[in-house]
Amino acid sequence: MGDVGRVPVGIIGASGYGGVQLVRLLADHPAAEVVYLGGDSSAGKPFSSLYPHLTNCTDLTVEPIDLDKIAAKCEVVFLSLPNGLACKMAPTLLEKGCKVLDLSADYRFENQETYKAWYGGERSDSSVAATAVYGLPELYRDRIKDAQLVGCAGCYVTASLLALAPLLKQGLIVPETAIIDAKSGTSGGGRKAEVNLLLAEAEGSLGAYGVGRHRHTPEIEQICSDLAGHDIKVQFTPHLIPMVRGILATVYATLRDPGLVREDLITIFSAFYRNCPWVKVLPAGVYPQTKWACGTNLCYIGVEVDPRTDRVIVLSAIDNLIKGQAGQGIQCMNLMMGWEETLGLPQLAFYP
Ligand SMILES: NC(=O)C1=CN([C@@H]2O[C@H](COP(=O)(O)OP(=O)(O)OC[C@H]3O[C@@H](n4cnc5c(N)ncnc54)[C@H](OP(=O)(O)O)[C@@H]3O)[C@@H](O)[C@H]2O)C=CC1
Ligand SMILES: CC(=O)N[C@@H](CCC(=O)OP(=O)(O)O)C(=O)O
Repeated sequence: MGDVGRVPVGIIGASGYGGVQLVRLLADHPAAEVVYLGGDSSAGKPFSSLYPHLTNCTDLTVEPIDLDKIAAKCEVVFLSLPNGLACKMAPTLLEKGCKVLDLSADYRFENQETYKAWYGGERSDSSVAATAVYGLPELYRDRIKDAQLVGCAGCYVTASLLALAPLLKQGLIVPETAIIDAKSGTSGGGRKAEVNLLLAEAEGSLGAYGVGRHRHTPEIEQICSDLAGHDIKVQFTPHLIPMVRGILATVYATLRDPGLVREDLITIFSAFYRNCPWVKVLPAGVYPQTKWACGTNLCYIGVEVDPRTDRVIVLSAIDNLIKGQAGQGIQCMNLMMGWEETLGLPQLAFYP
């Protein structure tokens, strides 16, 4: 068990980018204590041998996955694994009473057929999946509070949805006109070796991928449809940008009321996010930069209107590894545990 009063937490997939961010952030969390680290190829290694600069955060060794043991030790378990693994582990952990936060796509979809169509693989956990709550606190805070299983929102999806939500919820745009042009740093691809993520391949270059078919598209559409109240399709194009961390999503859509000016929309966005400590709506004429969010759980949003085209342009910047992944998970955990949503999460950027 953890310290008296501190909730014992486990992280499966501790060696990866999501896992290491969780270890680092939870070291400063006043109400949670990491008591278990799990993995596959890193099992048997002290975490400090994988990340020597985090020696002061934990003296734990990464262990092979033993779900009974994890459930006996931990009240909360984070799964930070490649897609298709959480769905094999979560049912046992939930049955044994753990609260589970999955950072992969396994528990993000309401319709399992959609998951299968985009991610493949056979699933035998449909009754468990039906209990999962979508982990984007700004939109589903009350449901997350009561959840035992949360499928945390994806990184591109978080940036895109926070830009679109006020517009869709209040019927301000023609939903089908929404176009999302998003750029991500290379850490979005995880820590595994991949040729396109090598410095020699990514540096000095900018390109799109997954054009017209990226698997974040159905996730964005699921939540946009929920907000709009009917099924809609959006256009989403991701790009790999030669930097390590950060996502900038630039979202375009046609306004229903061409009379709206940017000051109106900034007022509407500010009101929509007034109780959301991790969203900062910027003043008129200020547009976000990824480095402002880097190392923080913040999403910065800038809003503009082009009166020539009657389009609204919303820019949204996050750190993909924090608000897009580990920080979002901790924000959700805070809600599930009845703690302040801001507990243990960083607000100050690494840069400049
Ligand atoms: N990177 C990002 O920006 C974001 C990622 N995500 C999602 O979060 C999840 C984790 O991503 P990320 O941290 O980038 O991934 P990484 O590739 O960096 O890490 C993957 C982790 O999974 C572990 N793992 C792999 N196979 C197994 C297994 N069979 N049993 C136990 N552990 C296993 C690895 O452990 P070991 O080293 O021991 O083999 C490693 O710790 C993914 O689903 C990703 O889509 C979500 C939002 C943003
Ligand atoms: C640069 C890069 O490769 N990015 C990844 C981000 C995906 C990711 O990690 O997915 P989730 O947020 O859905 O978990 C990609 O495009 O697949």
